[in-house]
Amino acid sequence: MPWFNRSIHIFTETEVANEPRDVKNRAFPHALIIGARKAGTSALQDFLKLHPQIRAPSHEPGWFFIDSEYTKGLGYYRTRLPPLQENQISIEKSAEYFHFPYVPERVWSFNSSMKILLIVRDPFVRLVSDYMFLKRYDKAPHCIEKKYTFEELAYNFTTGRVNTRWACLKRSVYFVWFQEWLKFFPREQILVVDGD
Ligand SMILES: Nc1ncnc2c1ncn2[C@@H]1O[C@H](COP(=O)(O)OS(=O)(=O)O)[C@@H](OP(=O)(O)O)[C@H]1O
Repeated sequence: MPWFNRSIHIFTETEVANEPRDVKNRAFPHALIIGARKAGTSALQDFLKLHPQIRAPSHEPGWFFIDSEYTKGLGYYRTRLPPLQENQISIEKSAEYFHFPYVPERVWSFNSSMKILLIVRDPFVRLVSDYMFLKRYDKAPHCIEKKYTFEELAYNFTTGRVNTRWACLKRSVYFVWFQEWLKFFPREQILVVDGD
């Protein structure tokens, strides 16, 4: 994948174990909700947080395993996580993780025992949700979804076929991204939740 920076240092489990805990006892996550984007990841996290032994940040802690946050380091990540009591575990949800092919290796290197949760939804319904979100998302004023209709983006009028190059649509082709996670995590370590 040429579009990401391979020279970024990948944190190992030893480094993670040696990262000093702060006084508020913030612990790194034991489980990650990795996506799929617009498939119900927030609802899944909210349901899990109802359990008294599960803590999660109130907001996505900046997508730690994505380049821009990852380079800020482990200490930074810890400050974004909630404090834990003895009998609690923490989960983190970042709906984008699933769609970044370099993230599985970083997560595995960080904690090879990490429990992975993936929620999926009817791929077409997810795609429409993704499109509608980007259409009205203020922070991406130049995204193509603002400019074109759904049909113009989803359909290749030259070939008469579905436009498989549209990033939004690609995010609904779950098996492509899932294969990347299976390169690092055994299938039994990934819980796939039906979001429909
Ligand atoms: N149980 C439950 N409660 C609330 N919302 C639910 C639930 N199940 C699915 N959804 C739908 O999930 C869509 C948002 O998905 P995400 O939370 O993954 O979005 S995000 O990627 O984190 O932005 C969003 O979809 P759209 O309304 O179609 O946009 C939610 O309606």
